[in-house]
Amino acid sequence: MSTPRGFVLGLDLSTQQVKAMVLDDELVVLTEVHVHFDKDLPKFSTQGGVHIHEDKLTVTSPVLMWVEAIDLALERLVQSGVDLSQVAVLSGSGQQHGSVYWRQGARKTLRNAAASSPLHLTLQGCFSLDEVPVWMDSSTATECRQLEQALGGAQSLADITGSRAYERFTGNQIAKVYRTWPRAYEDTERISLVSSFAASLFLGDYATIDYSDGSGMNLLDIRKKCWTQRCLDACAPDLAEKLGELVPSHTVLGPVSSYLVQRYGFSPNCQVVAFSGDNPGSLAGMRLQAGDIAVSLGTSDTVFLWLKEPRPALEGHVFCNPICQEAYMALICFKNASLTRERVRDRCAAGSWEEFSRALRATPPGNGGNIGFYFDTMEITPPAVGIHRFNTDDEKVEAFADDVEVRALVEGQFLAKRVHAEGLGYRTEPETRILATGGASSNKDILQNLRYTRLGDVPKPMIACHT
Ligand SMILES: Nc1ncnc2c1ncn2[C@@H]1O[C@H](COP(=O)(O)OP(=O)(O)O)[C@@H](O)[C@H]1O
Ligand SMILES: O=C(CO)[C@@H](O)[C@H](O)COP(=O)(O)O
Repeated sequence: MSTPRGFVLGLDLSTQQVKAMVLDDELVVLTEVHVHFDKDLPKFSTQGGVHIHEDKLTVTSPVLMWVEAIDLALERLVQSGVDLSQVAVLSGSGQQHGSVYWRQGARKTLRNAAASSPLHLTLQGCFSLDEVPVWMDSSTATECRQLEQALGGAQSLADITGSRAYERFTGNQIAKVYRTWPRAYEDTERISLVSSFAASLFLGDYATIDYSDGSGMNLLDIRKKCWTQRCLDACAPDLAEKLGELVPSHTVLGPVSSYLVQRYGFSPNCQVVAFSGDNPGSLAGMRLQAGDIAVSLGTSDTVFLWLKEPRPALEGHVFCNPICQEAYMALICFKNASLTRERVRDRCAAGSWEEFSRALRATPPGNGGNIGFYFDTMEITPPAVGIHRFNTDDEKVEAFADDVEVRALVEGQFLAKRVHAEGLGYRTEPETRILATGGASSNKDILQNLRYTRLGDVPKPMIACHT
């Protein structure tokens, strides 16, 4: 058996795409491929990787689309010429909070997947739900109130799990699945997060949920690092058994599946490390240190930082830290982010990021006193909806000139990050680094506004960009 040379494969199963990257043993990127759900797998008819249902609250993705996308990403890696037999270790991340429901008997099928057939065909009958809830879903208000009530109130729930009940958090989603489709729930032998689901496809067996992504479920005791029985009981029966064990985020789960070895030429010695949520993954990948603040500008916008002591509040989240078991991470999430920027780009900047950037450069910081709040859909932080524009005299107006609209959107989004972060006690010091990641962080003119509307009152925090 040959020993692989030490390449590393990293994957991200996020809202709009799968990204895969191979690095050599000195962490030089050898190749990178993307599979964009809407463009590369049009038969699933997603928009932005999701299906928004008629009630405008329910948001799902087809689970087999994710399986097919991962196979396609691996095929593209092989086509790029990279030698997958040299990959010594692989790991990855997934959009947080989404859940996958494996039907009774699915484990056996997964373990025995034949290399002659792509995984999405083998796993066709393996899911008790074809369409699964993702982080954009906000249809579980009833379940949230029930969970908070069962735990003695929103703050009591937050004190244990790091967050009050949030609609997108997995425990509330599972409670809705149980209430709406009790037979499908009964027929489920394992519930995965998107991250542990993706890891399972590489492991050829059910992968365990890690502490950090598990913190986004309203079920895990973030201090004791175990499931909270009272939360499980309030959501659905036999839940502990369907969720399985929990592990630290850097746990080596075992070697890759024989499917991967035979179909793509992986070494049977290649090890799978637990996958985590995309934000915990960014904290690890950006090598965030205590005192740094990270801003992720992906489909969602998030602000997060390394935390020594958990102090859960009624706004924002505290997750277990993916790197250090004694530490935590604080996070605030904004739903109206890249997709809202794209909408305004299409209406006010001829559908071009260059034109969007030009509009930012053509307008002064502060936007001449014009300000706007753009919540196309119900926001997470704060829970608000609608477009609200105010002119220099603080009067509500219906519209702005195109360039003013572009700046009002970006400044409004960044000011909201600052206001809510400061509300939670985040402060910047002169040496604070603000690190940006996610798709929109490639846009320097957008990042420039992160500087103007910086998260504190220091003259020049350092802003670095990791895309
Ligand atoms: N030059 C750019 N300027 C602003 N936004 C951009 C630019 N390029 C890509 N984006 C945004 O990045 C988003 C995707 O970010 P990404 O982090 O890959 O998302 P996700 O991981 O959630 O799928 C797109 O929706 C797009 O709006
Ligand atoms: O809900 C959250 C964090 O709590 C989101 O940040 C999701 O994790 C989606 O991530 P992206 O696809 O936008 O990166």
